Amino acid sequence: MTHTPQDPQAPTTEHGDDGRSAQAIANDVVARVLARAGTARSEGGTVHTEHDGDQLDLEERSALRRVGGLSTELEDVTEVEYRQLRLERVVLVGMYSGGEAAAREAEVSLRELAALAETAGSQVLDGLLQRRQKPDPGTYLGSGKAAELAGLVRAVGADTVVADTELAPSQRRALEDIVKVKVVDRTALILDIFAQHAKSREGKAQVELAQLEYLLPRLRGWGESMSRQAGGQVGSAGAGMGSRGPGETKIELDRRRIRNRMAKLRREIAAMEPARVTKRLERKRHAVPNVAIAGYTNAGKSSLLNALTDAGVLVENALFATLDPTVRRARTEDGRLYTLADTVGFVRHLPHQLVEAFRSTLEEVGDAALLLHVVDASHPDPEGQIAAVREVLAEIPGVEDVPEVVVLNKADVADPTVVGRIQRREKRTVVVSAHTGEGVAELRALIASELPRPQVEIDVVVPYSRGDLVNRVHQAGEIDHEEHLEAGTLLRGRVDEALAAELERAAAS
Ligand SMILES: Nc1nc2c(ncn2[C@@H]2O[C@H](COP(=O)(O)OP(=O)(O)OP(=O)(O)O)[C@@H](O)[C@H]2O)c(=O)[nH]1
Ligand SMILES: [Mg+2]
Repeated sequence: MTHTPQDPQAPTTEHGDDGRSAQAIANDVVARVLARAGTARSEGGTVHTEHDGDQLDLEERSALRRVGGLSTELEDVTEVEYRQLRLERVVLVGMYSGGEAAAREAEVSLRELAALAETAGSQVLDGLLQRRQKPDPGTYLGSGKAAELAGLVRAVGADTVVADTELAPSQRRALEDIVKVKVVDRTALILDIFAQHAKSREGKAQVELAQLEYLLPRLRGWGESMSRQAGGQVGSAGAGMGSRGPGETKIELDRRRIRNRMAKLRREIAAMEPARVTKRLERKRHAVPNVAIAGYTNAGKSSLLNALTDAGVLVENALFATLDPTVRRARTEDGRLYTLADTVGFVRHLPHQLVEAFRSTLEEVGDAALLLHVVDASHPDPEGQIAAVREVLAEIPGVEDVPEVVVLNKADVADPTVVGRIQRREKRTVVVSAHTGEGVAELRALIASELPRPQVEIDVVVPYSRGDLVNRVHQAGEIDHEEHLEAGTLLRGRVDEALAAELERAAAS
């Protein structure tokens, strides 16, 4: 690793032999990052296919986009301030240590942060990367770079700095003191997007719980200006009240209220779970296998679900377009029923509070008969995205037993050599384009071959009073022969064990 003498912390990219100063190179890096700032989302907005349907959700979403944070049960200033991040004009800042590869990775990450910021509704003005062995424990950036950042913020008229990391509460405050505008981190930004996008009651409760969990240890910081004011008043009264001024008491009060609210949310979420579990058990009882679609955000999961089922699920060139899992029924070519479940997108450094909050939702992946891991093969770092997704999946019980197929999507715009590279690395892949339909038939066939086939041979006459059972054989079984006899419906074929037992019982009665 080469440190240039002019500025040991400049984000150089180690092509220093062309005689340019480290600063020039640093500026170049900033420029390059910005030139591609928006490209974590692909260029050119959102393109829809006929499978995407009317996209009513999308219409609704753009109509609603800039009205955020209206619902607040707590009338508390600290919380309101937190919920409405109101990021308008932002400067991004990131860090890396090491050489060219690390610099590239940090750039990709900063570009993704830009896309996240845009998704949250803000305008990205500039980006800064610092090369530094380790973040400064006090101020995240080194003091020199922090001062430079303050200058940049003033120069471009930004009102917020977003750091591409999770800042310690004290780091955030210290950096804020230097740059003189609001500083937020990647975690807060992702939480904010989730809060904007959650639609179902359960999703909203899960996100609020995650936000409060994030907020709790940071309360001091968020309420600081207020408690300082209050503290000042106490100081001028000079009552010698020690460190426990009204500001402190206020924070304790806020903390208690937040804890109470969190407990209430946990109870609500727990109360909502049985309905989902019942539905899942119902599907299980009816032996309808589930295919889970998972993958990095913006990989094209919803588009693929639409291509496979014409479901008309929201597709948007934005991160975290889908938060509420959608389950659709589909049939294999030979008529077997299965469900396809679209899940929330994953992202590098998905806040652990969110993984926790969405755990119950994610656990459905562990129950799936097949996992379609959708990858945007046109992304600059698909392998990094695959790794980030697997990191989260590894935390879900049962996932290791679910067969996984890597679906390389966006083949219409992907570099074939990249596609080939991933194909050689991964055990099972299918190359598709949800847009052109390429590979979709192959994917359908693969799903059909992967889904468990019913094993138990049946040869039964089902009484006409049990039309429901005949229906279930149609849904989940394979029928070789069906005939209407006087005593009932003759069925020969194969079903799963549970249904076979029920059929036997019905036939005997
Ligand atoms: N060129 C190309 N673009 C695609 C393809 N599939 C999806 N896209 C685009 O990629 C963007 C994201 O698609 P979505 O289906 O919303 O992605 P997602 O994985 O559901 O994203 P989240 O719900 O945000 O996690 C949209 O702009 C799609 O039009 C494809 O095969 N080719
Ligand atoms: Mg989606």
